[in-house]
Amino acid sequence: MNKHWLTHLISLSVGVILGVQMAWRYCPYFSNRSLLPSFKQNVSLSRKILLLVPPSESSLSRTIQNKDDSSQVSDRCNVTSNFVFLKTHKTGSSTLRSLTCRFGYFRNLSFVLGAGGIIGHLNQVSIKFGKNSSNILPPIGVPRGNYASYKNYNISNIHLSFNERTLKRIMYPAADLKYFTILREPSQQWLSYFTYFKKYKDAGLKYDNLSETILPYIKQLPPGKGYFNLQLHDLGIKSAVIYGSPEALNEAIQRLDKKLALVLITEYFDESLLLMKQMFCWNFTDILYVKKRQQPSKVVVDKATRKEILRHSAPDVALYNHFLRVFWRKVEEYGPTFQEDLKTFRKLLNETWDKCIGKAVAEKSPDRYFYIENFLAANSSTFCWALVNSKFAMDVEIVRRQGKLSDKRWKKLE
Ligand SMILES: Nc1ncnc2c1ncn2[C@@H]1O[C@H](COP(=O)(O)OS(=O)(=O)O)[C@@H](OP(=O)(O)O)[C@H]1O
Repeated sequence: MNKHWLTHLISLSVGVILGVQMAWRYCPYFSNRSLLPSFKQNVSLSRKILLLVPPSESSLSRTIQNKDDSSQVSDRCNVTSNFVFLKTHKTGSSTLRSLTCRFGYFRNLSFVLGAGGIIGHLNQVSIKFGKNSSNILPPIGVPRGNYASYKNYNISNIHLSFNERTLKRIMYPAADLKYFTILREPSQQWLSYFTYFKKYKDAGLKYDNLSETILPYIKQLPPGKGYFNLQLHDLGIKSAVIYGSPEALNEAIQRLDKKLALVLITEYFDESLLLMKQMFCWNFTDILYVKKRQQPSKVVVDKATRKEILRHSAPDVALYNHFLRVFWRKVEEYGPTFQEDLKTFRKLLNETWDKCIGKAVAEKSPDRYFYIENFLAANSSTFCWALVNSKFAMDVEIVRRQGKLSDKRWKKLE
């Protein structure tokens, strides 16, 4: 080949590469993710763009160059679009759930959702479905009652009893289907549960002086009573194992370790999301969040009370400590840009807050409990609408597109 031809060939290849990169960055057909931050359509328009067919794995799990985030340089990876988020109680799980809902909502993915109850939450119920019955909603595009087609769900992110066999049967059989969860320091998790769900009332205690009355109350509780170790319960570990031998508990934790691709830690929420972003090949926009279910005031306890809560929570402490070690190992493995990425992410979070949030007030939720509800700023984008997800607005849409057209209880939320 002479020199002239070689020069021609090189300029042609450079042209093709540049062309593909331009198409990737600017053409929505190639990448809907680059559109998200500038979404300016209103909600009714977003309803119209919903496809009625679950997307195939190949159209979702493609190799991309993560170039839409300026801080991210040519990271070649496969986007994770099929996952099971094992929702734990009072760990920041609603915040995490909301961002996974947003991810699936904009990509027309199908969610495992309860057919009864409010916005598809299954209250720690096992999924049941046979030839002629089911307690979950169909995936997108499948008529209700066509039980044989209740499969190929992309996302599960509700409270459910972790039964891997059932989940395997209904989830899209993606090779990279990921399981993940979130854990919180057990004394904080317990306090949040005890106060938010008003469990102190069952104990005959009053909210006003809980700081002093919790200690004598829990001191006299026998093991297994008092809503301790719920994080293990939420991950499907039976009481016999939780309160059995340390060896059996340790084995259960090791099994979870093998199953779970990632365990986020509430105390390091932003750091955890960076790990998730990297592992799932998501971008910064995908992990933006607004805090959910934050109680307007917190009950503060002294050292002795905290110690007693932790004594009752010994199995959850073992679980938490194990995954906290795993978390720090993963932070080390992330690479040298971790701190810089964290700074970038927090800056984006602040900017997004300013753009999307109009006001925040503490109010009673439709399900009777009390937490801070954020409301959408005027004239904000569809992206903001999904991010703020005020009064479950996006959840309602997700449930609606999976065939639940009317239900008195959640209609009240609209
Ligand atoms: N991003 C982030 N970082 C740290 N903490 C957070 C975050 N998001 C939510 N929260 C706190 O998590 C508590 C709510 O947990 P859940 O959403 O899991 O509650 S629920 O089980 O769905 O009702 C609740 O804790 P308490 O306020 O102590 O009750 C929230 O304040």
